[in-house]
Amino acid sequence: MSVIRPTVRPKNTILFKFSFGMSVLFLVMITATYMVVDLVAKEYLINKNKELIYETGLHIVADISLRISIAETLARNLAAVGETLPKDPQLFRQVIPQMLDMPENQDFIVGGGVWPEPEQFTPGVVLRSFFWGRDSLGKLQYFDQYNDVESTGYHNEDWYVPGRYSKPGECLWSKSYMDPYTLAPMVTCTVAMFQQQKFVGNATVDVSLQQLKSILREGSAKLGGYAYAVDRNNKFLSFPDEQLTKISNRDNNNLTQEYITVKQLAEKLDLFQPIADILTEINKTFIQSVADNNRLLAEDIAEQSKQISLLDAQLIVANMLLLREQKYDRNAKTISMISKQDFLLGEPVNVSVFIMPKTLWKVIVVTPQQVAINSASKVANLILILLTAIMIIAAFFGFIYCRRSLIVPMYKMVKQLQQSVPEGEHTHTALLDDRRQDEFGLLAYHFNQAKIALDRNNRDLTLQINERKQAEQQLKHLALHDPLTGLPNRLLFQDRLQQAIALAKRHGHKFAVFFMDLDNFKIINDTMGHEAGDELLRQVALRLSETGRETDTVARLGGDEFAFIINKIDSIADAVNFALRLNKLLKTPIAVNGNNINIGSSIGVTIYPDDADNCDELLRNADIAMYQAKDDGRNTTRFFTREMKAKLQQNKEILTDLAESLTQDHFELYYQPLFTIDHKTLVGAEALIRWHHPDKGMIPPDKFIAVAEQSGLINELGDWVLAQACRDIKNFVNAGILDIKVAINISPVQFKRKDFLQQMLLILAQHDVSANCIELEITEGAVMDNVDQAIDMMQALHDAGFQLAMDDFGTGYSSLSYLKRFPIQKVKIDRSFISDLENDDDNKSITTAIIQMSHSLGLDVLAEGVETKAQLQYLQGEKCDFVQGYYTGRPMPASQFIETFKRAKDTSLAERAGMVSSITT
Ligand SMILES: Nc1nc2c(ncn2[C@@H]2O[C@@H]3COP(=O)(O)O[C@H]4[C@@H](O)[C@H](n5cnc6c(=O)[nH]c(N)nc65)O[C@@H]4COP(=O)(O)O[C@H]3[C@H]2O)c(=O)[nH]1
Repeated sequence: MSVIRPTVRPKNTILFKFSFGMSVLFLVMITATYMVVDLVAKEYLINKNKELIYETGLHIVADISLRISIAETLARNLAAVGETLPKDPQLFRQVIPQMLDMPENQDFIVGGGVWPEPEQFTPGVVLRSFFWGRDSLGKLQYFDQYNDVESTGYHNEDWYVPGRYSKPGECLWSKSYMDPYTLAPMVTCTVAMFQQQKFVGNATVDVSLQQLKSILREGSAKLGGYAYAVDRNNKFLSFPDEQLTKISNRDNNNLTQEYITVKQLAEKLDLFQPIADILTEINKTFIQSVADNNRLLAEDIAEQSKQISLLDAQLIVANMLLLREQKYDRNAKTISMISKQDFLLGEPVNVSVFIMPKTLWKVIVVTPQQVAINSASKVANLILILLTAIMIIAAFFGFIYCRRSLIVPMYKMVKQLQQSVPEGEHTHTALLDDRRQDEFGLLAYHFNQAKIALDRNNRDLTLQINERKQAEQQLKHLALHDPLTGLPNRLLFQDRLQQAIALAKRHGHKFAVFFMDLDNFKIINDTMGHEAGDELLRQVALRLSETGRETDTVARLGGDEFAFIINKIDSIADAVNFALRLNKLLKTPIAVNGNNINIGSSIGVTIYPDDADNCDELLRNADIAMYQAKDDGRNTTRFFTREMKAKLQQNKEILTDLAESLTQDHFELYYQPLFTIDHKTLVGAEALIRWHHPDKGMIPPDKFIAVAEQSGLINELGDWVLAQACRDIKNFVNAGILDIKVAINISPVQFKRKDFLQQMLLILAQHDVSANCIELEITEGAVMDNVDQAIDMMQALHDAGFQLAMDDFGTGYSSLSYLKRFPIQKVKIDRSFISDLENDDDNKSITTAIIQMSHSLGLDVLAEGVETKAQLQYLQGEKCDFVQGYYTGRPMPASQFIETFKRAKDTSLAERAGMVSSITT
């Protein structure tokens, strides 16, 4: 069986599925990663950015606070100097500048000094301050202008007045202002001086805001935005675009610039309003925290300095209280908001406000939102790219690994299987290399085990199948062959016949069908036993099968019937030759159980297409021809002729007429007298049937008995004969013909009837005739089929009162052993032995032998067909008991028989014989 090796379609391969799965997994992972990074990481990064803003803001605040602390410390030190140093101006002028002039702080400590209360330093002198400020070169210069009698002095300055209300060590920070000398923005830290708990003036330190701007710029630069600061009053301390946040003042012909408040900027720029609102709100919160009793303090402060508004004063008080109560958070407070559009950057921004605890300054850090998002996106994209790269690399190595560890071993297995399993072969060995120490090794091991087990099963199965096939073949053989001889049986023969017809039709040739029946097989079978019969049949079959050609068919159709198909004969002569061969073949004796048996055969032959062109007809024709051979004396061959068929047809017609005649009473019984051998005493009469055919006239029994037997009509005919014989016997008796037995011919068909005896007795009873009046003539053929059964039947008949005679003795088996067993009383020698008795020594010998043999068995002997005196004399000489024949009396109608023999009582037998011979049938 050739099997097309299956191939795996590319899309069905594990490699494809794995790759596809990996790709899907890869896409899912990328998408998941993207979502995670976008949603979580981005959020995280934005928060981180906020933290960065916060830290940056704190850093700025811390940076500023450091400087503020330095300034505050310096201011406290100055206050301490003012409180403690002897009031020697020279001393003050030496110490103070030295304290202020610290090189590391000179960039932001731009001035400072001590400012006593009126007459506190020098009695009678109101204005007595010691103040140094840096010139354009950064050098500290002493400024005495505040002490000019014509000047407004310093005691009402906004940076001075709150000091009066502060406590020792407290540092108050002024709002921003423009230094009239340097024209730079600055703020002042004021620490009050006390002596014996009495306020005696302030010490101040001026801090330049110039540096604040750079601190804020540097601090915010890395965030991509900007930062600025406002003082306690929300007045700008710095701003990247100073043009926006400064106003110019003309003071003493000097053009000075000053920062504006957030409120003022918001008035100019709507976009700034939200930030201004927040800052204003913060201050409001501070102001609201000032208790009512302290509001008076604020009013006092506001009253004392025209530069301080009530609002300023309230904030100053709030600041003071926060410092005192230490309510403030040491760290900067933070407020964050988002502005949809920043007026400077022109895009959405995060605004973070840091409130400096000591000064209530606010540092505002503005960062573009996009920067945070961009940086988050950048990081997210980076993560994404990295992860993608990792996944691609992982997928690549996964693919390589999968290929190496799964696909390659798998294909190796497939290759091993392809190479090691030749189609249709069972190797009973392992197919796969199972030395691998992994699952493939395990799989290969179990596959091999399963394969070996499968092979074993296959082998068993193959054996079983072969056995079954053999059994099937045997069955088929049995179905189509004769078990005894091994020859084809009727079924196969018919099949072969069909084939022969088809072949002959196609090629236009002739063939012959032979039908052979062994002669006298039954006798051999019965006398020698069935086993011998079987052996004989086997031997015959063997001989027959060696006769024909290979293309010919010899079959046993049943019993002792054989048939041949002789394929392709060129002429009838071929068939004749074959028939001769067959006859010759069986002429050689066959050895069975040490006996050499001569068996003849009757053969019928028919030719295709001359005689028939179909299976049934051919067989029937051969059968007819065979019967013809049998009829013609057996051990001969007959070719089918149309006449045979016509005869058959005739027989059919006879049969039809017979049936009709039975109803029409067209039959009659003739009686032939039977005498003692001395021809003196009438001992019986043989009833011989006659058919008066309405059209054909008288038909002798030879013409219709056989047909009646073949059809089974003989039973009815036999019943009629007995019934008629009974009627005639009564007439015989009535006519005074007593003490004779009427002999009736019993056909083998009748004899084999199971109810034969009952039927006979019934008819006798119906006619009130005793069985003693009847002699039944039975032929050897009737009893030889089943001798034992026949003997039983004969015994029963004899017991019932019938006399039994063996008819036609000598023509059939003529076996002494049988005669001995048969419960018969008489043997009738067939007339064929009598007819030429005078001239034929053989017949003489046979006749003598039969007479002697029968006598030795205690049987009477009757000779049939005695036609001459010589024959009678011979028989008399041989002590034959009875005689029947034309010489002693021909068959005659019953009426004539009565007529003849009623008178015969008085006449001699010799006279009667002469009278009888004149009456012919
Ligand atoms: N040539 C010649 N023939 C003689 C002579 N003497 C007698 N025959 C004839 O020989 C036959 C004797 O009868 P079968 O051998 O039983 O032979 C009988 C018998 O076997 C059968 N048969 C006749 N009647 C019946 C019947 O009622 N039932 C049955 N089953 N068979 C019958 O038909 C056969 C022929 O009967 P038939 O034609 O009546 O022929 C008779 C008879 O006419 C003779 O000297 N010379």
